[in-house]
Amino acid sequence: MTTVFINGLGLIGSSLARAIKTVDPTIKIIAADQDPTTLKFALKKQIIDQATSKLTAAQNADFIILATPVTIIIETLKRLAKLKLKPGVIITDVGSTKAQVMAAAKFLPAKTTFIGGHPMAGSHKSGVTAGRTDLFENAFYFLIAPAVDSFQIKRLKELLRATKVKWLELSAWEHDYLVGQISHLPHIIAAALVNQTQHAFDHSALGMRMAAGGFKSITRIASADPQMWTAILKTNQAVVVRQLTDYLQELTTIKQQLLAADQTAIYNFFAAAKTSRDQLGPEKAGRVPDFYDLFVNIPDQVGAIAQITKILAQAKLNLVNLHILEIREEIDGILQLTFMSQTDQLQAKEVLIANNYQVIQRK
Ligand SMILES: NC(=O)c1ccc[n+]([C@@H]2O[C@H](COP(=O)([O-])OP(=O)(O)OC[C@H]3O[C@@H](n4cnc5c(N)ncnc54)[C@H](O)[C@@H]3O)[C@@H](O)[C@H]2O)c1
Ligand SMILES: O=C(O)C(=O)C[C@]1(C(=O)O)C=C[C@@H](O)C=C1
Repeated sequence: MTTVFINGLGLIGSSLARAIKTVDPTIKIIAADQDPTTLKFALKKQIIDQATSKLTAAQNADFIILATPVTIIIETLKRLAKLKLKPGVIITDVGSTKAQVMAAAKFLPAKTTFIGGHPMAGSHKSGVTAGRTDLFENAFYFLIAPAVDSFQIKRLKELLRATKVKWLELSAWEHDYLVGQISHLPHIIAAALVNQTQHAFDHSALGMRMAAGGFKSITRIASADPQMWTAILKTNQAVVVRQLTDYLQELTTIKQQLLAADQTAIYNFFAAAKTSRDQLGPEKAGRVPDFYDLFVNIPDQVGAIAQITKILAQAKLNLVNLHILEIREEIDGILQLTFMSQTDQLQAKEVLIANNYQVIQRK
């Protein structure tokens, strides 16, 4: 029997677990996570077969998948290096940066194989409840496997077959440069724009809430998990600093053109971007999975959130994510509820309105 050990069962770890069970339900999945409710949820939903708090449970595994924030992946590799692992075991990770991960993997015991991995798909939602089998469909899945036997690479691809990804091998440095520009820098830009907009509207009653499609499309990823992004930037610092410098130069240039009212230069700025962006084509690969949100006004009272989750549980509606937005003293807050399907979203809306809540649906 094949045994898979997963450390970190959030969005990515649990999506891989779901995909592995689709390929072969008899594969035994043991998972560790610092959050006990994550493990409880995964056991209940049969995403995994066994939960553990001990890394030593990895010792009997045929595959070890590391799916925590990238700084924790690096620490875990150092701890795995001190364990007696099963000969022939394949260890892989899903971290968003690769050079420091590959360096830490050099100390793993002999007779183990490390293949660095990074599915180039995901979401701004996090946690086990947001995981899904089809999260990676048609997306690129980067592998860093210098001098790894092709048979071992084939074994890993076979295990993750149900993800339906497009595999691409490259070096750790190529990888970090590539994703620095197309993923890490955009996350900084989105967060900076949201922060600057928030400051700009500090004294305005309207402001950001009035934003339409433009602001929302460029800033969706500013909702991503800050812990994950702090870890990513820590491990790709030098690359991203260079790319950020180039980006700032681009902004300085357009600012000067604006100041000079140089219509031709401004036109060329937008025209060049349009030509490049149009070549990206429809967002089939690496698309953003659909999630369905509701926004509920909640009073500033103890137990107000528990009341809502109780109503949803009684209606047997599963929440993917729950976020508290704008709770300020003596002012009603807004609760963002996220559902996996439109059916759940509409049922939740109905049941909450029936319970006298004000509900806004944005999709
Ligand atoms: N979210 C994305 O879009 C995306 C896409 C590709 C790769 N990644 C990478 O995948 C990894 C996981 O990201 P995610 O989106 O699944 O995040 P997540 O927050 O959904 O999941 C991380 C999980 O790790 C657990 N965890 C944190 N510290 C731990 C520790 N010390 N020991 C055990 N468990 C611990 C958390 O409880 C959580 O369940 C990160 O390295 C990230 O860079 C993320
Ligand atoms: O779609 C999103 O929300 C993502 O941010 C996914 C995204 C990205 O495209 O930047 C984020 C980090 C990962 O390492 C890979 C993919």
